[in-house]
Amino acid sequence: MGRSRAQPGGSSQNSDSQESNDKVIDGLTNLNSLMKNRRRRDSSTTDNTESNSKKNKQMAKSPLLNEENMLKPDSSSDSASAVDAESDGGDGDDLPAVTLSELNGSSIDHLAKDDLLDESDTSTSHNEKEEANKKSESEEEQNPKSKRRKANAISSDSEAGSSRKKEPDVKVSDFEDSEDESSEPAKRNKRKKKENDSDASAGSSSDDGSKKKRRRIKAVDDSDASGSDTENEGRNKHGRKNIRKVMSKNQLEEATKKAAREEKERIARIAERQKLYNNLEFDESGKPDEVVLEKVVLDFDPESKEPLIQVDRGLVKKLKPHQANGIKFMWDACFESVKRIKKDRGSGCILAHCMGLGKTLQVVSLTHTLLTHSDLTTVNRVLVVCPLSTVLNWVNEFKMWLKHSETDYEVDVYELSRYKQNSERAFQLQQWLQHGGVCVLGYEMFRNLSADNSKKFKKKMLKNFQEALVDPGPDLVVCDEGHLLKNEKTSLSQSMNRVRTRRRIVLTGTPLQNNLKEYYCMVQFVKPNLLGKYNEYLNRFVNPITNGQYTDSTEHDIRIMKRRSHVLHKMLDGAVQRRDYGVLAPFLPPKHEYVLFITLTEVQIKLYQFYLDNYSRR
Ligand SMILES: Nc1ncnc2c1ncn2[C@@H]1O[C@H](COP(=O)(O)OP(=O)(O)OP(=O)(O)O)[C@@H](O)[C@H]1O
Repeated sequence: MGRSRAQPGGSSQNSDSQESNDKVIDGLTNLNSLMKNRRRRDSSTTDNTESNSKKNKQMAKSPLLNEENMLKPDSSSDSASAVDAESDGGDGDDLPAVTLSELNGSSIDHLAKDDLLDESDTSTSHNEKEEANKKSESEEEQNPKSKRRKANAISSDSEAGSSRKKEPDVKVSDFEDSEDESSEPAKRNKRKKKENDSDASAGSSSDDGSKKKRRRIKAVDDSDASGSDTENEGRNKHGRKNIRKVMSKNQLEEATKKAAREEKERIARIAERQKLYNNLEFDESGKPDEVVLEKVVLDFDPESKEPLIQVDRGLVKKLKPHQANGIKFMWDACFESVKRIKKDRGSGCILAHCMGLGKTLQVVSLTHTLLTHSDLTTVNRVLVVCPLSTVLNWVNEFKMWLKHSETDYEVDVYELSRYKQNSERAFQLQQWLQHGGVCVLGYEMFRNLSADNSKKFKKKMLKNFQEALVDPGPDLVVCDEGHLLKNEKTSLSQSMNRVRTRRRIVLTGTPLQNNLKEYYCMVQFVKPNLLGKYNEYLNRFVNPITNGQYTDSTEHDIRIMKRRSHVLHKMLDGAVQRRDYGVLAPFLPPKHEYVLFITLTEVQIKLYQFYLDNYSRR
């Protein structure tokens, strides 16, 4: 018996990737699952109510469960957001400040006492201390258990003291940890801590030094708060916060408003042109025999409707409809029209097509078109920056596709990684600067050569590199695997941002793969200020979208999250083009599954019988 399978379409994969992409780009989590989670949580809360009520009787002063929830939830990402925001110089208090303000008075008292333990110790008079010590000693004599607890408490206090000294900055997350100890405080925790300690670490007691103290306490509280570990994990990692109100348009920085206005106007202009010349968009869903691309016009004369700039016909024959649309999209985003090229510095875009959809061919075609019409486009130099491992692939793709071009024009492709000496590289770049063409560079090499303060190069060489790569630099820059530019603070992002041209294309097969914050850096590179300052972005998008995705998000949170996702999506419509494998479906043969039944041969029957007789379970 055998089974053969042909899986050309991989449609399920398509839908999966689409789904996950959608989830991320829109920030829209599956609401059903959210509701289910919440219901599960609610029911578990009610299940636990009885046992909790017993506990509550014993712990009259323990904080309300929902207050704990508000304090605990800082998942790593959230605390990261707070830290990021702080380091960004302002809105760091966005999320947690409000959370802390939700504390009740007793909790704050407790926090203050706990976290400023050293100070309160020093401020207490010696007599008072002695009195307190005596009192506790007599209590201990009466109650040996409490003595043990006290011993633990002392050791952990001193640990805490030392760790506090090592970390002078008191973070919000530290407060949250402390809040977990609130009210019925230390005693319960320390009791639990002791229990946990016994099975928590495989290391020796001396290994459990002051550094690990906070983590242990957190673990204690997790297990303490409700029934199952998984629930606790969920609750700790996910928890809504009382975030600040989304700022209104008027509150935004001038630069942000300007960028949004310009983008809106640009999109309106493109739509207007689209109406004038209908043949600009290609149907991506039609069958291959229906979809015959004859020409891909990027710009035309509005009066005569004659094409001004169009892709080489030889290349057009090779393009799939989504690729033709991708080329048009990149043109619109970076150049818009011949008329606009003279007026402004242009802008950039993100081509977020899934892996293997042929982004390289799209860039090759666009580059060829720009260079062959350089009198109109003013583009002479195109720089492709990519991971070192794909440099040769880029060079080969340029050679392979440009063979099909019908235009009598040779595009020079410069590839620097084959030159080992900086002097040779400088010479090649000088050639490229003067004669134009395409230069393909690895990210690392770009970063090294474009550094303006490098002491490795002589003055003249440094100037050469600066002129070729930064200012005036290329007329168009393409960043392959652009999700590598996910952090504005990395030296790579900083050096890429120094390139003078605003005509920047980011290629990525995995947009928004990680989180909204990484997305910011890519968008900032291609459309500076469109998302505003980082603090604005946090307030307007990251915080509300994140807040609507927790298990305890309210209806209101979810509503806001959806709205903000929609706004973000719309805002980036003209700057990001996404395509998944679905665009190739019409070009792939239909999927067939065959199941073939084959009888065993005589030898196989004997072997099988032998197996059954001797080895299978009787
Ligand atoms: N229109 C086309 N017709 C035939 N082959 C194509 C076409 N477009 C691209 N290809 C081929 O498909 C393969 C994948 O293309 P390419 O490497 O450009 O994808 P990609 O989107 O850049 O993927 P990645 O995200 O991995 O870089 C290449 O071998 C390329 O030559």
